[in-house]
Amino acid sequence: APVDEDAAKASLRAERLAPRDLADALADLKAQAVARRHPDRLVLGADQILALDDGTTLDKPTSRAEAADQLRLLRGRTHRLLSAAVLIAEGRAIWRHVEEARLSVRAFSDAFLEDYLDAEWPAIAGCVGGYRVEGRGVTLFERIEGTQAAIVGLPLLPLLAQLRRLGVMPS
Ligand SMILES: Nc1nc2c(ncn2[C@H]2C[C@H](O)[C@@H](COP(=O)(O)OP(=O)(O)OP(=O)(O)O)O2)c(=O)[nH]1
Repeated sequence: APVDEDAAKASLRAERLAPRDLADALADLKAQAVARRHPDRLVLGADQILALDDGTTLDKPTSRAEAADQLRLLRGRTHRLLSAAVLIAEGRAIWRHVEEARLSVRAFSDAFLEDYLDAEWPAIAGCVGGYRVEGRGVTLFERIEGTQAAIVGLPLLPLLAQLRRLGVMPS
């Protein structure tokens, strides 16, 4: 989507939006930008926000060092992943949904973290929080509540139900 997401995030964060509202607003922003170019199409926008228990949010790590910092910040704590999706038809948002996953990170050792990053960087560069739960990332956690789809970035089951209601997918 042709949007400056960093600038949008900065201004939305300045409004002190709750993480789930931030994810929804960014998903909407991206979907609207694409829908303006394709007014006759059904457009799906998505975004995910990682929020810590104190409200701090993270972005995707841009270096191994940043991934290490993020994982040390998450260590021994529970954080939330808010995955938002917005559907737009004829310029109007016709459906939106935010799904939450809660992930409790183990108090892993520094040696574990270095071995993990030796194996997983840079593959985790596209993952906020520095993990791929579908791969070795699962070894970071002691408890996970929520669907794998919501962790990987989409409220997939509610979206599929909506696409069936719209007749876009077979029931
Ligand atoms: N494959 C995988 N991806 C993950 C996992 N945890 C988070 N992610 C990905 C899903 C999202 O694409 C991304 C969330 O960070 P961002 O909000 O910056 O990326 P997003 O794709 O939402 O939008 P953007 O790339 O900024 O347009 O991290 C995971 O465990 N596995």
